[in-house]
Amino acid sequence: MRVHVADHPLITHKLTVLRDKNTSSPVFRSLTEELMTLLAYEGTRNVRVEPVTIQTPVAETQGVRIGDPKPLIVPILRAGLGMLEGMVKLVPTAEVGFLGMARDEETLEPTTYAERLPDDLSDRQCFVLDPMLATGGSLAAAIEFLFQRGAKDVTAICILGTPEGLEAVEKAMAGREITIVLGALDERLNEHGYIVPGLGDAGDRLYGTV
Ligand SMILES: O=P(O)(O)OC[C@H]1O[C@H](OP(=O)(O)OP(=O)(O)O)[C@H](O)[C@@H]1O
Ligand SMILES: O=c1cc[nH]c(=O)[nH]1
Ligand SMILES: [Mg+2]
Repeated sequence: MRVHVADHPLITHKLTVLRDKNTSSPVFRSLTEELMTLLAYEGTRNVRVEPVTIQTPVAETQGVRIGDPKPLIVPILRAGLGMLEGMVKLVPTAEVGFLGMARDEETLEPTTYAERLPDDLSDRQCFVLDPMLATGGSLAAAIEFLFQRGAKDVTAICILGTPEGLEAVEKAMAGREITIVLGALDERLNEHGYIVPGLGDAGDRLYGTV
């Protein structure tokens, strides 16, 4: 499992405001989107491209373009939805699939309540978006879902992660290769399964406590 933790003052600056409990929901939403755009730069480092020849006003030259099959972006509802626009802005030709997952507050076990994904993911590059990698249960279940559909190339982009969560995901992957990009690796999980220092409940801060 490859793990990349972003190390950039602009990301740390935006994360600091995101973590602040006094940050309002509208600001939280726009910061989540901006952070996603910054993390997408690292997360798409290995996005598949194909060569293309174009004509500049001066000469013919070679470049690349994101071709087919299109990358598949998979936000994990709810909180991952807050990252979607930031990613789509950078990769506008990507397709978007959805996984709805909720963690039981007591057992911390995730359940999947919605799914809208292609049946065959064997030739797709998949980019899973979820701001929080806490116990790792939700991300591991989401990636397992993609593997069951044949995915072989999976990158997860998360805003915050924990050492415990990374370890759990690595164990669940059982040697299968994935990449995880994090905005920051936080200290630990608390006894309620929350990331410390973290930012609280990302879904609630984005969308309220429905
Ligand atoms: O690593 P884990 O311990 O599994 O926790 C992380 C999960 O918890 C949050 O979702 P939540 O279940 O709160 O759903 P929500 O996005 O609807 O708020 C978060 O967005 C992750 O999906
Ligand atoms: O700290 C946490 C842990 C799980 N989910 C969240 O939204 N926040
Ligand atoms: Mg939540």
